[in-house]
Amino acid sequence: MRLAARHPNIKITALIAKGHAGQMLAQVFPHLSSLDVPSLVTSDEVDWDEVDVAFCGLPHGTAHAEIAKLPSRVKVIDMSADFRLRDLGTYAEWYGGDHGAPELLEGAVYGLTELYRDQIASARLVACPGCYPTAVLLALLPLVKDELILPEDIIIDAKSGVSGAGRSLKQNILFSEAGEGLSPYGIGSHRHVPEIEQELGEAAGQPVIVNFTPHLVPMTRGELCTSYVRLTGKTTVADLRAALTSGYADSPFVRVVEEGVIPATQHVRGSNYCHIGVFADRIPGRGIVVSAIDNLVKGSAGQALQNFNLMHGLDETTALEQLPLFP
Ligand SMILES: NC(=O)C1=CN([C@@H]2O[C@H](COP(=O)(O)OP(=O)(O)OC[C@H]3O[C@@H](n4cnc5c(N)ncnc54)[C@H](OP(=O)(O)O)[C@@H]3O)[C@@H](O)[C@H]2O)C=CC1
Ligand SMILES: CC(=O)N[C@@H](CCC(=O)OP(=O)(O)O)C(=O)O
Repeated sequence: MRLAARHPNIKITALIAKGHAGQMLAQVFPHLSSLDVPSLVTSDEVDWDEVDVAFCGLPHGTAHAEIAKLPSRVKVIDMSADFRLRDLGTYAEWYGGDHGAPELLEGAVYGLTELYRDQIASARLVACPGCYPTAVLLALLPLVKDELILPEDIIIDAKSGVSGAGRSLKQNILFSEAGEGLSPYGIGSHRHVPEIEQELGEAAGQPVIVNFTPHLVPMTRGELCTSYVRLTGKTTVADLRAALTSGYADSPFVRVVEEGVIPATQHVRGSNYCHIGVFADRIPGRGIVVSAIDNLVKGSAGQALQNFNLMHGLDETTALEQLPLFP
């Protein structure tokens, strides 16, 4: 809402909720009280004739059934995981249960903007990537595609702020439990692994297996992924940097930081930017790629808006021009 409110081509015609239905937006999110928008309603109360595009931010496993009910002329930008995995068996394995709208899966486009611009532009349903896959894939895809790193030897150490877990009550994100510690979770089994492997595998033209461990960090926003890679043949770290720089030459939100600069979540906070840094390891033949995003912007809502822009022939930076909030 914060981003969409400043978009010249977006008019909010309906706001759908579940537990908060019946309330005004300003009651649920007081920081948005200056916006003149309709009150929250349930999906049954919406006049869909008034809607051209639905941004869907439902929990995984509930989005597919809700999206299946929408009129087919309504374009959908989904931020859940329900349409990200192209293989139904993989979806069932990682998310449990059958998919509620397999008929829509085939036409869904994976919404990593920088990778699928053309397909997103003409899609009806865009499945925005998870926050970790966004940061990891932006850092590694050009390297895998150009065969600069070995696809079977990738170790990803990832860290996220607590807002990545959403706003509902969960014990592990209570202030007193998350506040002064750092802990891994989903070790060896996080549900973003198949998403990362799906897209890296496409780029490599062969199955890819990654080691991925996320950590919960006591900060509100931000995500940092440190990827340890093995270089192929005579590849150097300078080659990695060159591939990333040229690969993102036309991507306004992906910045390969200057040599010597260390990417940090506070350098992208509140913005749609992804910062990527490339470093040599003292172990010969290995490199380290660090990527930073704001999980709530490039990691979800910002990327959703970037995709909206592409789907409507607009400059992809529209309403996303704000610089990071630092410090
Ligand atoms: N947080 C993050 O960094 C990222 C989140 N995502 C994804 O975005 C989606 C939303 O995440 P987030 O905002 O963090 O999650 P929250 O848990 O904070 O919010 C989920 C929202 O969904 C609403 N909701 C739940 N069920 C229904 C329903 N049946 N009909 C209508 N509304 C419903 C709830 O409304 P109410 O409050 O009224 O009950 C709630 O506002 C998820 O799929 C998440 O995985 C993606 C990338 C990053
Ligand atoms: C800290 C935290 O809990 N993060 C979430 C990732 C949130 C996200 O961006 O991805 P999805 O859209 O797939 O939910 C998690 O690890 O499940």
